[in-house]
Amino acid sequence: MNILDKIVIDKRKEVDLKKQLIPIEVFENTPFFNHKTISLSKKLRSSNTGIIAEFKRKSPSKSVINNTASVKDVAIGYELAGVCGMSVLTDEIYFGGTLDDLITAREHCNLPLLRKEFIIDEYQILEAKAFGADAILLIAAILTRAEIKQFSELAKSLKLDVLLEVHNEAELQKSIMPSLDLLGVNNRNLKTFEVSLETSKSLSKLIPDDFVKVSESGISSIEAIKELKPYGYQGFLIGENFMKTDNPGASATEFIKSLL
Ligand SMILES: O=C(O)c1ccccc1NCC(=O)[C@H](O)[C@H](O)COP(=O)(O)O
Repeated sequence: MNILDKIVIDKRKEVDLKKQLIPIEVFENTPFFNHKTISLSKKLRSSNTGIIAEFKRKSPSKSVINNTASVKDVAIGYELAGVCGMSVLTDEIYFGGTLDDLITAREHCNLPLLRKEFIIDEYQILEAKAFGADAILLIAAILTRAEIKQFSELAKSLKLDVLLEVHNEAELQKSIMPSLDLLGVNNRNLKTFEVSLETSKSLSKLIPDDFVKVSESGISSIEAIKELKPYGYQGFLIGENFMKTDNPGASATEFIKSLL
């Protein structure tokens, strides 16, 4: 069994338990549920840097990355740095994240916020809205086409942007539909952890122009971004490269300065 299979099994248990404890009516009555969302795709279309900076404490591939940075400081720092959006990992078991991280980020910055989660149930999409997200991630490797359609249409009805993540041609072909806003190519194979920017390059030509193209994972240099831009990428999701430093916000500032 690979890591993605394990994550999905644990996620199913987690969501089933939460559904018994917190009915969706609770989400619909939270202060953030009706918040006016900020579109990540629009922000990326009008940006010349395209950085989506992630808050990531640990990961299955790298274990602990940053145990001390506070979400508040990082959200403020990323916004000051001029990033286009912030990705917040909310999975606790494998990434050390929480839904409170999302709320804290919402309270301290006006960036479009992506809930980075392994979404397998509509419940998590309502939860994302209630905790202040502007966009959700759907991972093609763990969903059927019917689920992608159902989940993305629900997200759109809540005015959330949808980033659909793929890692190969089959995942891309099964997923393309009008209810998606952004198409992300993950350079990391989530089953083996192997990382290669060639994945973004080779899949780029198969992504229709209607979607904002995002290259995700393993991006650690300005050169990588310069290499990817000619392939049509307007978004670059960066986690570890910023989070491994003592001051992720300052690190994002330096990165963006060198990019301009
Ligand atoms: O990062 C992992 O090890 C990982 C393992 C299994 C599933 C997902 C995983 N990462 C999620 C991500 O997509 C990344 O956090 C994101 O793209 C940023 O990547 P990086 O810049 O390489 O930290």
